[in-house]
Amino acid sequence: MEGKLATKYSAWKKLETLYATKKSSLILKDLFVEDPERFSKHSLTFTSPSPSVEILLDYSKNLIDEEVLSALFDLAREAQVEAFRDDMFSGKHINTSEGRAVLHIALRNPPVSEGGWDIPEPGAAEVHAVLQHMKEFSDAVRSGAWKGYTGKKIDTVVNIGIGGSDLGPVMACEALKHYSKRDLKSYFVSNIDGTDMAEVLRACDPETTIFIVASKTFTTQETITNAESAKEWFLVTAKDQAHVAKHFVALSTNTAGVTAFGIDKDNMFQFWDWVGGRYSLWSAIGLSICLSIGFDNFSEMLKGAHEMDKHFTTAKLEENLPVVMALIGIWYNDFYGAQTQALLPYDQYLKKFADYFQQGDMESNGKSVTKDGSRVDYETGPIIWGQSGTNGQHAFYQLIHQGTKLIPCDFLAPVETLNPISGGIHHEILLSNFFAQPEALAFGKTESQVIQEIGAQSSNAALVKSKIFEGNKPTNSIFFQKLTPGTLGSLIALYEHKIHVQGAIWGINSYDQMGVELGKVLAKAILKQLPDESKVVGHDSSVSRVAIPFP
Ligand SMILES: O=P(O)(O)OC[C@H]1O[C@H](O)[C@@H](O)[C@@H](O)[C@@H]1O
Repeated sequence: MEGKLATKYSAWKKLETLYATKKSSLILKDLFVEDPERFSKHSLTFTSPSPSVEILLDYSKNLIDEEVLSALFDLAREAQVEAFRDDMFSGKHINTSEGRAVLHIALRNPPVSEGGWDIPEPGAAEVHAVLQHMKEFSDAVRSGAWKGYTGKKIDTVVNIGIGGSDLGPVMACEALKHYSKRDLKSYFVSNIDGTDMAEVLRACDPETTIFIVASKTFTTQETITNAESAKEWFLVTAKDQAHVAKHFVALSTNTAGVTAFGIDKDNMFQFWDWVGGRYSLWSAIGLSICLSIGFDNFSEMLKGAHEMDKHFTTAKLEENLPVVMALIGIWYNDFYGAQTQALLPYDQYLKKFADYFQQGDMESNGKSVTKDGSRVDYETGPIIWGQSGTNGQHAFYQLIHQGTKLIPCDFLAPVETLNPISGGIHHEILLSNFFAQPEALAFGKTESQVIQEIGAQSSNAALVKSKIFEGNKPTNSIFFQKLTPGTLGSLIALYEHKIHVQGAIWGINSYDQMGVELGKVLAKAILKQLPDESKVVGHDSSVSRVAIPFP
């Protein structure tokens, strides 16, 4: 129910009781012995024939039994997760604080004539026209038909954007590098730190570089400043303002802002206010992805996401991958008190996946009031972090295995590698680690196993203790056939919908981001004062003093 405190649901109370009474008996080692069918009961498969996608979600290594699961599904029903999902898909303005629809799903929706949903929101009908514009532009640049101001073909693309106008393209271009046009280099500049832009410009030739200025609002200080600097750098060589048209394009909802910047309306790719920044890689914001992998591959990514949308809207709760992942996440977040959630892809191409969902999840569900303004009396969004395997194993896994914190982990891996070098041995080793880690986390190593292993040294009691792995650490394993554009689309949509379901149960607005505003306003006020130290006034004593560090 919209805005209701989750603690008011009777299923929530039941879950509190289950946690209190069952915690000590939810031991993975025992649960697997007691039920030889545990894997088949607690795994789900998502398949799509076109594009071809197969994703297996193995959630058997979680601290759950049938009773806990059933209470979690009751919670989803009581919170009317299905109705809230349908509200999103039908264009209801579920982003209540901003009075907006939430329709990133419309960006990957095929035309109604091809079985797509009929979405009445203004702009939804233009989605395919913008996609066509993206196709024409990316085809022209990739084929060399689009020439720079001196007649040379383009060999470098620089995306200038931040947050949702950067992280999605960065992640997807990295994830789909295998499908990229290798002689078209992609760079991303996001940070206001001039180093970011300066280092990228060192690698660029003004005659052969295109700058994509990506900003939903076209008011973001970092992006506009970076774009102005790029234009200044370009004009040092190009001289004539008229040449800007061949080298700068904009992705935005703000036509007036774009034209004021000096970018022609014809070089603008439109999207709409019902596309949240962190859900915008499906929109014109994906232009850099499109340029890198080509429009057909970009379309496959959209189709893969649409297939997951269909699954989310049609599969019953118990068989619905995003719903299951969301509920299990709530079990740890709100009952076990887990603060974080690690995303651990055993696929180098997915090395930015956790960074991407740091914004996706934390900006969406990092809220502490419900939609009707009540302060929540439970935990909301988890802290998302992680990096690609096996690198993480040599960095932070120690803490996951033997530290004091409970860290639920999602392991992701492809069955097939795109790079079967050295006879496939790398992939075998990678996968052996992908399987070994959840096993080690779940079942650990007992004291008697340690004693047996270290023999004579076992008289050293402290050494024995230090080598014990308590186990019972929960994981999901997500195994997909191969990292294709379609599979990436499905995986991203899977996590998007997980976030949606959790936000619905917590009663919060997952689609605004008021928490990013205050710092921006204060920075602008300080910026005005900074050039003159005597004007740095009206702040706390540390800001006033530190703002002039070297008098
Ligand atoms: O695309 P824009 O408008 O430049 O916004 C960039 C980012 O700004 C803020 O940090 C937030 O609003 C993010 O959600 C957004 O992605």
